[in-house]
Amino acid sequence: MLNVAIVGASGYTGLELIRILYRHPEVAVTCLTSEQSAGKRISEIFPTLRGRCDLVLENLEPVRVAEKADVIFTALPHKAAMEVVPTFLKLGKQVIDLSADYRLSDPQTYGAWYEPHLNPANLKKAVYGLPEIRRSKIKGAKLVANPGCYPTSIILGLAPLLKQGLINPHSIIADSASGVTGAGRAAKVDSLFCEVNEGYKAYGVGGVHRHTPEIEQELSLLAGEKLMVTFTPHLLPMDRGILSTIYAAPSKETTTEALIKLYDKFYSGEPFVRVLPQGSLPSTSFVRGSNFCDISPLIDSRTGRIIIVSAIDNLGKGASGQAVQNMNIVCGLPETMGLEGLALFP
Ligand SMILES: NC(=O)C1=CN([C@@H]2O[C@H](COP(=O)(O)OP(=O)(O)OC[C@H]3O[C@@H](n4cnc5c(N)ncnc54)[C@H](OP(=O)(O)O)[C@@H]3O)[C@@H](O)[C@H]2O)C=CC1
Ligand SMILES: CC(=O)N[C@@H](CCC(=O)OP(=O)(O)O)C(=O)O
Repeated sequence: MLNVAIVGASGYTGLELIRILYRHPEVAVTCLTSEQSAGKRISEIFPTLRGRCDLVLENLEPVRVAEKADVIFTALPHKAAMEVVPTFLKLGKQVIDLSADYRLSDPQTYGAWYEPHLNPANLKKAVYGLPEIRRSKIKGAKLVANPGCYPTSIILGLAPLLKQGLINPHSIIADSASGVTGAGRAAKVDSLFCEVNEGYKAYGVGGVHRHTPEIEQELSLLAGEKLMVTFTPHLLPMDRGILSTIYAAPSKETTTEALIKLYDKFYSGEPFVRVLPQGSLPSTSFVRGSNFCDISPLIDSRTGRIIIVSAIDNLGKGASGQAVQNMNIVCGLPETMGLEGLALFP
């Protein structure tokens, strides 16, 4: 049995981790932390947990947290994560970090898009935790940098094409739309009901969203050359889910049938990627509450462009589901343990 701590348990990804881990047969959740609600029961913050998980939230004291856990999920805002992760690692704990702090391998790039990195030494230890492209490295990792939600949907959507050199890597455009839980649970005007309800808007337009360097880092590795993407995030008036529509120019003529065949082969054996049959398209509603990424590649027969549509739950494959998948890999457990059936029984 693994003793697991969730640091930042009173946030949305924290709640989703609790929801998943309480069904996990090899996990005991032993410690939950919160900044503002320490001393309260988690079930006071999230009444859905009443009678299922009534642990008292603790202050984030890294040494005390580490005493109670073998594996620690850090579900904190960026910067707050890298303030505590070094202590967890020093104490020999396995860390799955859901924040952006260890995703960019180059501290200068992190500094340019976020702020100066506080812990560049541990960047070398971190493995980017997208199992479908990095499984063997994740196996031995002490620190897993769980990918961002938008990057997960875009990288999985493009990996087969870039690996096979089937698109011009400099032609990629990705439009992604997210539910509002993607912005976290902390109160902000932009997340208020009246600000988001019945509206649909783009934000971070013009290459300024902080997921851009993360997407470019991983796609460049897949392509074997440095590339840039045009990435535009959008906010959807719904609570959870991400749909990405991605466009690229093919490097040679192809068909929708051939693309589906390629994706089927690339993702064969992958438990959480579903390549949809021709004529079907992904929807956030089909992956809601699950760890699935649904993908449809196709050809726009008029322009010849390739279009890939992918859907995930931002709190599932985009965060906590993927984090548990990574924990399973790191700890030598069956990769799907605790994650199967989530969509059917949310
Ligand atoms: N939401 C999503 O869809 C995704 C989120 N992520 C990333 O995962 C991380 C967590 O996200 P999310 O759950 O949405 O965020 P929330 O804002 O919902 O929750 C953040 C949690 O961290 C705690 N916290 C905040 N600041 C501090 C601090 N300085 N010290 C200690 N604890 C602190 C909060 O406590 P309190 O409640 O008391 O304020 C809360 O428990 C973030 O880095 C986010 O970017 C990654 C992929 C998707
Ligand atoms: C809808 C929304 O606001 N989404 C967030 C990204 C989601 C996320 O949590 O990103 P990180 O894991 O990299 O922090 C945003 O655009 O900043």
